[in-house]
Amino acid sequence: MATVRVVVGGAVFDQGRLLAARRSAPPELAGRWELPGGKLEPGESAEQALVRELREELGVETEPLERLAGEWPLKPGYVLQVWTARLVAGEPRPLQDHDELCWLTPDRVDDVDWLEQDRPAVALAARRLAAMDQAPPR
Ligand SMILES: Nc1nc2c([nH]c(=O)n2[C@H]2C[C@H](O)[C@@H](COP(=O)(O)OP(=O)(O)OP(=O)(O)O)O2)c(=O)[nH]1
Repeated sequence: MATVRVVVGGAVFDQGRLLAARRSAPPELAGRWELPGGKLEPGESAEQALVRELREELGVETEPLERLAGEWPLKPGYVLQVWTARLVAGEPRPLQDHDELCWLTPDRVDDVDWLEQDRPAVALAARRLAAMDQAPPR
Protein backbone atom coordinates (compact mmCIF):
# COMPACT_ATOMS: atom_id res chain seq x y z
CA MET A 1 0.00 0.00 0.00
CA ALA A 2 1.31 3.44 -0.85
CA THR A 3 2.17 5.60 2.14
CA VAL A 4 0.04 8.62 2.79
CA ARG A 5 1.89 11.83 3.61
CA VAL A 6 0.65 13.97 6.44
CA VAL A 7 0.21 17.73 6.05
CA VAL A 8 0.04 19.42 9.44
CA GLY A 9 -2.16 22.49 9.65
CA GLY A 10 -2.05 24.93 12.53
CA ALA A 11 -5.18 26.46 14.04
CA VAL A 12 -3.18 29.31 15.55
CA PHE A 13 -5.00 31.16 18.32
CA ASP A 14 -4.22 34.55 19.79
CA GLN A 15 -6.46 36.87 21.78
CA GLY A 16 -9.57 34.83 21.03
CA ARG A 17 -8.98 34.80 17.27
CA LEU A 18 -8.00 32.20 14.65
CA LEU A 19 -5.32 32.90 12.05
CA ALA A 20 -6.22 32.35 8.38
CA ALA A 21 -3.65 32.44 5.56
CA ARG A 22 -4.32 33.03 1.85
CA ARG A 23 -2.27 30.79 -0.45
CA SER A 24 -0.25 32.37 -3.22
CA ALA A 25 0.58 29.07 -5.00
CA PRO A 26 0.07 26.65 -6.71
CA PRO A 27 -2.39 28.22 -9.19
CA GLU A 28 -5.22 25.80 -8.32
CA LEU A 29 -5.06 26.79 -4.63
CA ALA A 30 -3.96 30.44 -4.94
CA GLY A 31 -6.43 32.94 -3.51
CA ARG A 32 -8.06 30.41 -1.18
CA TRP A 33 -7.59 30.47 2.58
CA GLU A 34 -6.04 27.71 4.65
CA LEU A 35 -4.58 26.85 7.99
CA PRO A 36 -0.84 27.51 7.65
CA GLY A 37 1.46 24.51 7.95
CA GLY A 38 3.03 21.94 5.67
CA LYS A 39 4.31 18.44 5.10
CA LEU A 40 5.78 16.31 7.82
CA GLU A 41 9.44 15.55 7.09
CA PRO A 42 10.93 12.11 7.85
CA GLY A 43 11.82 11.73 11.54
CA GLU A 44 9.74 14.70 12.66
CA SER A 45 6.76 14.59 15.00
CA ALA A 46 3.68 16.46 13.86
CA GLU A 47 4.24 19.06 16.57
CA GLN A 48 7.84 19.60 15.46
CA ALA A 49 6.76 19.95 11.84
CA LEU A 50 4.09 22.46 12.80
CA VAL A 51 6.45 24.65 14.83
CA ARG A 52 9.03 24.56 11.99
CA GLU A 53 6.51 25.34 9.24
CA LEU A 54 4.94 28.23 11.15
CA ARG A 55 8.40 29.66 11.83
CA GLU A 56 9.37 29.38 8.13
CA GLU A 57 6.10 30.60 6.66
CA LEU A 58 5.08 33.27 9.16
CA GLY A 59 8.18 34.12 11.20
CA VAL A 60 6.52 33.30 14.51
CA GLU A 61 7.11 31.01 17.46
CA THR A 62 4.16 28.84 18.47
CA GLU A 63 3.29 26.20 21.02
CA PRO A 64 1.14 23.30 19.80
CA LEU A 65 -1.79 22.66 22.15
CA GLU A 66 -3.86 19.68 20.98
CA ARG A 67 -4.75 17.72 17.88
CA LEU A 68 -8.26 18.20 16.56
CA ALA A 69 -10.01 14.84 16.18
CA GLY A 70 -10.10 13.76 12.54
CA GLU A 71 -8.08 13.56 9.35
CA TRP A 72 -9.12 15.08 6.05
CA PRO A 73 -8.10 13.94 2.53
CA LEU A 74 -6.25 16.47 0.35
CA LYS A 75 -4.82 15.76 -3.09
CA PRO A 76 -4.20 12.03 -3.70
CA GLY A 77 -1.63 10.66 -1.27
CA TYR A 78 -1.97 13.44 1.31
CA VAL A 79 -4.09 13.94 4.42
CA LEU A 80 -4.56 16.98 6.62
CA GLN A 81 -4.19 16.75 10.39
CA VAL A 82 -4.74 19.86 12.47
CA TRP A 83 -3.32 20.99 15.78
CA THR A 84 -4.41 24.00 17.74
CA ALA A 85 -1.48 26.20 18.67
CA ARG A 86 -0.82 29.29 20.71
CA LEU A 87 1.14 32.25 19.39
CA VAL A 88 4.16 32.62 21.68
CA ALA A 89 6.28 35.28 19.97
CA GLY A 90 6.28 37.46 16.87
CA GLU A 91 3.70 38.99 14.60
CA PRO A 92 2.75 36.66 11.70
CA ARG A 93 3.88 37.86 8.27
CA PRO A 94 3.25 36.12 4.91
CA LEU A 95 6.89 35.17 4.23
CA GLN A 96 6.30 31.98 2.21
CA ASP A 97 3.35 30.34 0.41
CA HIS A 98 0.88 33.11 1.39
CA ASP A 99 0.12 36.67 0.29
CA GLU A 100 -2.30 37.71 3.02
CA LEU A 101 -3.14 36.82 6.60
CA CYS A 102 -6.09 37.66 8.79
CA TRP A 103 -7.36 37.04 12.31
CA LEU A 104 -10.95 35.84 12.70
CA THR A 105 -13.16 35.67 15.78
CA PRO A 106 -15.15 32.40 16.09
CA ASP A 107 -18.37 34.02 14.85
CA ARG A 108 -16.58 35.38 11.74
CA VAL A 109 -14.60 32.32 10.57
CA ASP A 110 -16.78 31.98 7.49
CA ASP A 111 -15.82 35.47 6.32
CA VAL A 112 -13.00 34.07 4.16
CA ASP A 113 -13.09 31.56 1.30
CA TRP A 114 -11.49 28.51 2.92
CA LEU A 115 -10.27 25.59 0.83
CA GLU A 116 -13.10 23.01 0.88
CA GLN A 117 -10.87 20.41 2.48
CA ASP A 118 -10.12 22.76 5.40
CA ARG A 119 -13.72 23.58 6.31
CA PRO A 120 -14.43 20.72 8.76
CA ALA A 121 -11.22 21.46 10.69
CA VAL A 122 -11.91 25.20 10.69
CA ALA A 123 -15.41 24.59 12.12
CA LEU A 124 -13.92 22.41 14.89
CA ALA A 125 -11.20 24.99 15.60
CA ALA A 126 -13.78 27.79 15.86
CA ARG A 127 -15.81 25.75 18.37
CA ARG A 128 -12.67 25.02 20.37
CA LEU A 129 -11.73 28.70 20.36
CA ALA A 130 -15.20 29.82 21.44
CA ALA A 131 -15.14 27.31 24.31
CA MET A 132 -11.67 28.48 25.42
CA ASP A 133 -12.84 32.06 25.41
CA GLN A 134 -15.71 31.26 27.75
CA ALA A 135 -13.36 29.54 30.20
CA PRO A 136 -10.08 31.46 30.09
CA PRO A 137 -7.17 29.84 31.96
CA ARG A 138 -6.73 31.21 35.46
N1 LIG B 1 -0.33 23.85 4.75
C1 LIG B 1 -1.55 23.50 4.33
N2 LIG B 1 -1.64 22.86 3.15
C2 LIG B 1 -2.87 22.53 2.75
C3 LIG B 1 -4.03 22.83 3.49
N3 LIG B 1 -5.11 22.40 2.80
C4 LIG B 1 -4.65 21.85 1.64
O1 LIG B 1 -5.29 21.35 0.74
N4 LIG B 1 -3.26 21.91 1.62
C5 LIG B 1 -2.41 21.39 0.56
C6 LIG B 1 -1.63 22.43 -0.16
C7 LIG B 1 -0.38 21.68 -0.59
O2 LIG B 1 -0.69 20.94 -1.77
C8 LIG B 1 -0.18 20.69 0.54
C9 LIG B 1 0.77 21.22 1.61
O3 LIG B 1 1.86 21.69 1.00
P1 LIG B 1 2.71 22.94 1.52
O4 LIG B 1 3.24 23.57 0.29
O5 LIG B 1 1.93 23.78 2.46
O6 LIG B 1 3.78 22.15 2.35
P2 LIG B 1 5.33 22.43 2.51
O7 LIG B 1 5.47 23.81 3.08
O8 LIG B 1 5.86 21.28 3.29
O9 LIG B 1 5.78 22.44 1.01
P3 LIG B 1 7.02 21.97 0.17
O10 LIG B 1 8.02 21.37 1.11
O11 LIG B 1 6.43 20.98 -0.79
O12 LIG B 1 7.45 23.21 -0.51
O13 LIG B 1 -1.45 20.50 1.14
C10 LIG B 1 -3.89 23.51 4.72
O14 LIG B 1 -4.83 23.81 5.44
N5 LIG B 1 -2.62 23.82 5.11
